[in-house]
Amino acid sequence: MESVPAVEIRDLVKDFKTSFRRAPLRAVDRVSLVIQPGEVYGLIGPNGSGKSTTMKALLGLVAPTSGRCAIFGKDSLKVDSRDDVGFLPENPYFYKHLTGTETLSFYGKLCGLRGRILKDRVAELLELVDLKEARDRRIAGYSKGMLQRIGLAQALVQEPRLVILDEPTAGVDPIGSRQIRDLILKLRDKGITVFLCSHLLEQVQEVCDHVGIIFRGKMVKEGHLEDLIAIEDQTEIVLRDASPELVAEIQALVKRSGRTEWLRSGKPKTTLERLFLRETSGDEP
Ligand SMILES: Nc1ncnc2c1ncn2[C@@H]1O[C@H](COP(=O)(O)OP(=O)(O)OP(=O)(O)O)[C@@H](O)[C@H]1O
Repeated sequence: MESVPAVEIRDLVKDFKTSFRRAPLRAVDRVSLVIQPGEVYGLIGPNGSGKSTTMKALLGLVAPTSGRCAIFGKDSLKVDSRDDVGFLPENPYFYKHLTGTETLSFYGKLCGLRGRILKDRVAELLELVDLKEARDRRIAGYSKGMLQRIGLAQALVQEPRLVILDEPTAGVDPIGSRQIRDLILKLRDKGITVFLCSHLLEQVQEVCDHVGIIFRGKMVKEGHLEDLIAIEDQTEIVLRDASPELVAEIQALVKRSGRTEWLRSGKPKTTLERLFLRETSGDEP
């Protein structure tokens, strides 16, 4: 039996009214994507390309102009679609006077947790995001990386099956970014579906199974990461302990075939960064 997708976005269009223009601004233009349970999906695109708006429509925070979004089969416009979702917004806001423990307890209570269960969950999350040592410090003194990690812990408080992360590493240094990357991998190991958008293409390449490139509101490329970065007309052969004689022999065989060109030995792959730049360098349609 086919499982219900964790995320299903069909022909999503979102127009914003602007007082400066007669025509509304089309922030998202017929975007469709499906994320299966347990996948890590990365939505990438330049500033203003519609990533956050897509995520907000999925969360029911903005109403689509047309099209539909669903989470585990439940329409995003219905409140119960959010039962299984944790969200880390691009600029999370926290009460600065609360400590890490108090912050997570606050969000835990909002999700209906109480007593021992709440205490254990807060301790477990502080451990997961590596903030155990800083648990009694006020949020006001947290670094950007620590704030993003407490934000991630907040998103996980109700044990969601889907986590939506809008720029989880924005403003975080490379070490902090790596910690967040490792956390995303831990979530994947636990079978949690992750939908993230990021500008850190290398990180997206490291953690995501599927990638979508959005440009001026349109999905311009979408698919399995390995397929997207493979070069169609080339074949990679990886040998272990090949002697120079063997390599020369293979090279001679290739030459004799007449039709095949020996390009080089190595890894003929493009990078997600190059793919991203190619797909987003077009002129106004
Ligand atoms: N509430 C709004 N009212 C009017 N226009 C909006 C609103 N929210 C977003 N937009 C516009 O919609 C377009 C897409 O914005 P969005 O925030 O979705 O892009 P993004 O890809 O997330 O960008 P960034 O990477 O900078 O966060 C932009 O042109 C933005 O100015």
